Amino acid sequence: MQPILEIEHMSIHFTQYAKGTRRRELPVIKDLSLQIAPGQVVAVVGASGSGKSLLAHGILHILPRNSHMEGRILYDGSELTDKRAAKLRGREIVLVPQGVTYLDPLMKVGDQVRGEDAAPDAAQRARKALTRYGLAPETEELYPFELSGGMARRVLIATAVTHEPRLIIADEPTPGLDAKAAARILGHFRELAEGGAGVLLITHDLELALTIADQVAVFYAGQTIEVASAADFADPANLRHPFTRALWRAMPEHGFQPIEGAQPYPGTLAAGCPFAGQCDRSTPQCREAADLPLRSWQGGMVRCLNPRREE
Ligand SMILES: Nc1ncnc2c1ncn2[C@@H]1O[C@H](COP(=O)(O)OP(=O)(O)OP(=O)(O)O)[C@@H](O)[C@H]1O
Ligand code: NI
Repeated sequence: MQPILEIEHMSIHFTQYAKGTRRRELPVIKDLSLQIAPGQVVAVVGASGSGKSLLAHGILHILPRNSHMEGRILYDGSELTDKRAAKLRGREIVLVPQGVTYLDPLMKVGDQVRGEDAAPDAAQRARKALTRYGLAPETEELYPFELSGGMARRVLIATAVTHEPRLIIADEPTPGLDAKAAARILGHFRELAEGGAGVLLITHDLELALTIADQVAVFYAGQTIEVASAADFADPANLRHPFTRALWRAMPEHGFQPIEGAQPYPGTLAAGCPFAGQCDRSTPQCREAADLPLRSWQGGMVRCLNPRREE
């Protein structure tokens, strides 16, 4: 089947000016490839600062001005250019943004959810979307400052899904919601996928991701280090990268073992595998290896010199 979204070797860097005129390039995403088929939920899981939101903004072509993106993004088989992204954004391709500050503070909720939709049934559809997420019709008359955090989040999701999108990019869609509301929203993303949409679910929460994802792309320091099927997480022996196994062990149901050390900040990235400093399997070669490729390995993908099943 034709993927709805294909990302090939995406890299994103920021240009920063330090002390007067000294310029430096800060690489934040490196060689990222990812595919989503219609009907599929792909989760991107990674720690804070690993580049998840930038990936979302890169796909939508809404990156900040001081950034630069390389690589290719194909939507429905043809290149997603700036112009095409601008046309599809908010319609076929929607973002559920991470921050509720994306709501227009001067616009009533009803108008935000309707957007530029001029169809005769636009108001009715907006109301239906709000009701679906447990918001009363009166909410339409409120301004964003009158909403609680959880309500604002529901408004963002309602806004995104009112127009029958074909690709949904949800960036940490559930914080501030109780478990029941979060499950309902994820269930709805699943339904949209059953209806043929592609869903990219961005989250730091592996447990949450596994409740609806078909595939999980694990992010570390701006790179995909593993692509696994959700089913692989049933047994850590199926997982390919030491970081993915560490994430598995950090899940509450698997003993909550903390991952020692920290992910390197993009500005301090040295040569070698970025995870080498925290890896229980790293060798001197790992610290020197430059630009490890993401390669196929036992039914998934991995970026590691020494991927191995646990004995
Ligand atoms: N405008 C910017 N200028 C410079 N660096 C930036 C900018 N925006 C993000 N970064 C850097 O890019 C990296 C990735 O940021 P990003 O927001 O994508 O992380 P994330 O994975 O979404 O994190 P979180 O889980 O906290 O939302 C971070 O190290 C961040 O400091
Ligand atoms: Ni983010």
